[in-house]
Amino acid sequence: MAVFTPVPETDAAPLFKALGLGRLKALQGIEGGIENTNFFATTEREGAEHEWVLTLFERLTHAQLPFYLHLMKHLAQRGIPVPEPQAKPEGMRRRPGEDELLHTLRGKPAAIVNRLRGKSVLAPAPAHCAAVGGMLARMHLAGRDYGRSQPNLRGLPWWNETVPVVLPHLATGEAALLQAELAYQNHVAASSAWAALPRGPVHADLFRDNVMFDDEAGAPDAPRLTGFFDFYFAGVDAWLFDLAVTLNDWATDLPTGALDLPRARALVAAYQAERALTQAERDLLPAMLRAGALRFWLSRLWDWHLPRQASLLKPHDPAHFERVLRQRLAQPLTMAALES
Ligand SMILES: Nc1ncnc2c1ncn2[C@@H]1O[C@H](COP(=O)(O)OP(=O)(O)OP(=O)(O)O)[C@@H](O)[C@H]1O
Ligand SMILES: N[C@@H](CCO)C(=O)O
Repeated sequence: MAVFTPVPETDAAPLFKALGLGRLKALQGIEGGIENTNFFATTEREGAEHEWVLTLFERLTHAQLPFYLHLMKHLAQRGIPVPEPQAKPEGMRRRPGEDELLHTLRGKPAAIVNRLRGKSVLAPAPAHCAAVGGMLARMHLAGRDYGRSQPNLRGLPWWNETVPVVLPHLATGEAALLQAELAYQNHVAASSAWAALPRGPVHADLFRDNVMFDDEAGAPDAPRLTGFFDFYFAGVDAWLFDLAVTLNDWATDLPTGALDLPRARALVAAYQAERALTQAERDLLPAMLRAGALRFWLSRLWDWHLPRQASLLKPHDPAHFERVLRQRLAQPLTMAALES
């Protein structure tokens, strides 16, 4: 379990009460996450039980967090199924720099959101990929009128900064690939096609474990997606980058890193049913699939070689995304292949 900051119930209960969420009955650390400290919480209000997720942010600051929290609220208000951050009531005292959706617990920035129903689907079928692709496009469109802006903090500037930090830990072949790919992505980012990509708030981490399905409620060929969550890598970036990150997880064969064409086709077709890709996006799909692989290879290398303290932390395997990158280089996925 990655509980970086333990929180006794006696510390959390006053916050739930102050937000009008009821009396705290249970608080349980959540296994699995590697970025933040998360707890499932149960409260009782007016005779009914309510389920929440309490997050303490370990790396993000009070200044960075309002972008994510207000984005979730904005999307929730437009019918996209995402957890909705709970606000302080009018008049509740705020610490300096605190936003109405952002709280402080054990000295850390904290948020409380509703717990989504359902489970993550870790072996998705094309029908799950279609549900994710369609909702991703709807989410991009719903974000167009979001008023706040913050760059993707794990974008190109972070890659340029972090590659030199991990290089001393790598074997020669890995180091050469990482440097070559970084050079290629800097070249792509200087192109007119890249400048023409439509942009907006993106999730940027929409992996299988950040989506919920209520499979029992849906028909086998129409699974019911109950939510996207973990928006704490979101930022304003190219919509195509988000689609590429999503494809690299949902439509990838995990043992080999190769793309699974039926799942990729289902995901992109459902995305395009909501929003057709522009010519620049169609042209840059192979490059953005490489960018998405580089992004997560690099963050995993960083977590692996420069780990932080946690009660019990299992860093993700960086070699998976090295394989994904090598596959995207060896077999670029073109729109022609997806639409044939
Ligand atoms: N709103 C929510 N509703 C239901 N379950 C949630 C919610 N938020 C988090 N969880 C559960 O908590 C687990 C860990 O959360 P999350 O993935 O956000 O961790 P993290 O450390 O912030 O991120 P990461 O996935 O980047 O490691 C999830 O896998 C999920 O089971
Ligand atoms: N989705 C990321 C973890 C951070 O959210 C990964 O698989 O490396």
